[in-house]
Amino acid sequence: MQGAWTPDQVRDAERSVFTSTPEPVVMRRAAFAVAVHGARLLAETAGAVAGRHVVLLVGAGGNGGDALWAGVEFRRRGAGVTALLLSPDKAHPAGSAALRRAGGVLVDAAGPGADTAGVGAAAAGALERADLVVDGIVGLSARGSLRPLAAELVSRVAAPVVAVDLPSGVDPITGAVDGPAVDADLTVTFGGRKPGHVLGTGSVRSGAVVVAGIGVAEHLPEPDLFVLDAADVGAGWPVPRPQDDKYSQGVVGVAAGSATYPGAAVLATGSAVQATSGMVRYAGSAADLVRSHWPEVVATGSITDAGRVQAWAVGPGIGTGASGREVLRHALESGRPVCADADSITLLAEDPTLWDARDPDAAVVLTPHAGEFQRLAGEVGADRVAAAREVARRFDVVLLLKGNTTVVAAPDGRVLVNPSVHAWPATAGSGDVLTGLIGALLAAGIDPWLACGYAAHAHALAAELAAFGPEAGDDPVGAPIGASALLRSVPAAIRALRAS
Ligand SMILES: NC(=O)C1=CN([C@@H]2O[C@H](COP(=O)(O)OP(=O)(O)OC[C@H]3O[C@@H](n4cnc5c(N)ncnc54)[C@H](O)[C@@H]3O)[C@@H](O)[C@H]2O)[C@@H](O)CC1
Ligand SMILES: Nc1ncnc2c1ncn2[C@@H]1O[C@H](COP(=O)(O)OP(=O)(O)O)[C@@H](O)[C@H]1O
Ligand SMILES: [K+]
Repeated sequence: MQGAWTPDQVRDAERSVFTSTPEPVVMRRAAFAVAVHGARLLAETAGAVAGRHVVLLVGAGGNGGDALWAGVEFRRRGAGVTALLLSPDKAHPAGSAALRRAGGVLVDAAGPGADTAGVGAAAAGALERADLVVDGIVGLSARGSLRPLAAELVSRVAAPVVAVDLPSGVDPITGAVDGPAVDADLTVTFGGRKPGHVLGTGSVRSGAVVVAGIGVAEHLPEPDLFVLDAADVGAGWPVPRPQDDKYSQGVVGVAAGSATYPGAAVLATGSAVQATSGMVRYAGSAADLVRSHWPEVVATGSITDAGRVQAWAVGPGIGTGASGREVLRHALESGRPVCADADSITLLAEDPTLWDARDPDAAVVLTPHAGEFQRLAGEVGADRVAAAREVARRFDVVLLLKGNTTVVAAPDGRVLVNPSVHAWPATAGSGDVLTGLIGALLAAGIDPWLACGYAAHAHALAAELAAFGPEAGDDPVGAPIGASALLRSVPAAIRALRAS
């Protein structure tokens, strides 16, 4: 499990470092790492470093300072270096002087000979001839969308890019992109990942993220934002032990589907069947259809005679009327962990007295998409982590917020994010598959916060395998999948996770 730290946490750690190591030394370490990894990228893409042309985009702060010092390192390796200064009077003085001494060319990005977009002739020409661009416009202290000159330069970049710390234009805290932003092949960050690397579009804009040690990591606090590796998920996924039987591995109850939405029952039970190897019970009006698709499911018509379970997954397709309400109430009263999805969330939003049925000792997981979240607690807003964290605290639940990046907040404030690289899971019924996975993991006794993280990870991988697998051909963009195809890929996803 990897941590991610907010800019404030990083700045605090940097201040501690500076008590023993002078700031310029720390900056030189950061710049050296940028140059080492940037040179590797340049050698891969342009065949060599010496004789190639590196362009630095240099902002007014420490991020620009890193870029300038990285430019010095590129000069040492024989590359030509042109630094485009966005604010020439504020460019890092020591870095600027060092680059000049090393034979780099420093130009005012805005002139002379500015074109209609405000870009100087020398800057425009340098960008056209670039073999590699080092993005040092802005890092930890970025605020809002890029200013016009920065935005214009970024939109003209055609060469491979190494971003210093964060791709400029990506919000460091939310990962949101509002306007032009750097699309990095590689981001070299320092001490630890930032939320901007793992959330929203930021995870895609960062490219490959390299965390360089510059002495900061040792001073960072315990993180409260995490990303699971495939290996974490594989290692944590329940596997039957020799002494296990079908009951000891945990029985999950699925209450989903109705005469109007029978598919939700088939998808949610199917995914529970494939997630773990214990036993799946089903309760609801789609029992016959469930049996015909999944004969191993023990299905009954009513939740009141479903039998014993270790966790409930409740909600997809149960409707928001009186019968759905009673199903949810029964699950909440059971004293077992409950994954409440879809109609369950709407029911809780419409009638908060349903919370009274909850056994306070049993975990509740809510899995809203943005619309369901809004019913429950208002607009998600740009800061999805803060929104999920606040609602998890308020309702004392694990809250899984669906979307391209899945955010899982625990009531104690810990947050897991599952960055997604593609959007194929955005298909009707795919949420039902997720509900089944979470329910099965809860029944197996996995910590609810981790269960959500594991399930989101496996779900995204299953969608990827379905969209890019043999059935879909070799198309690099993938092919559309339905939730049934996603469901069929769940066992392969679990196998791949366990192998990693
Ligand atoms: N604090 C330190 O000593 C260290 C900092 N390091 C580097 O320094 C960076 C942080 O430096 P700073 O705190 O000076 O800040 P930044 O360099 O991230 O940004 C500050 C500058 O960017 C401008 N800016 C902010 N938002 C902008 C926008 N939307 N469009 C255009 N310009 C914008 C601001 O006006 C300000 O001049 C880190 O990201 C890292 O790259 C590293 O050298 C490691 C050590
Ligand atoms: N743009 C997207 N990129 C990646 N995953 C997405 C995207 N939009 C939705 N998802 C995922 O797809 C699933 C959709 O769930 P949900 O909205 O409940 O759909 P349904 O109710 O049709 O089953 C969730 O796991 C969600 O995180
Ligand atoms: K940057």
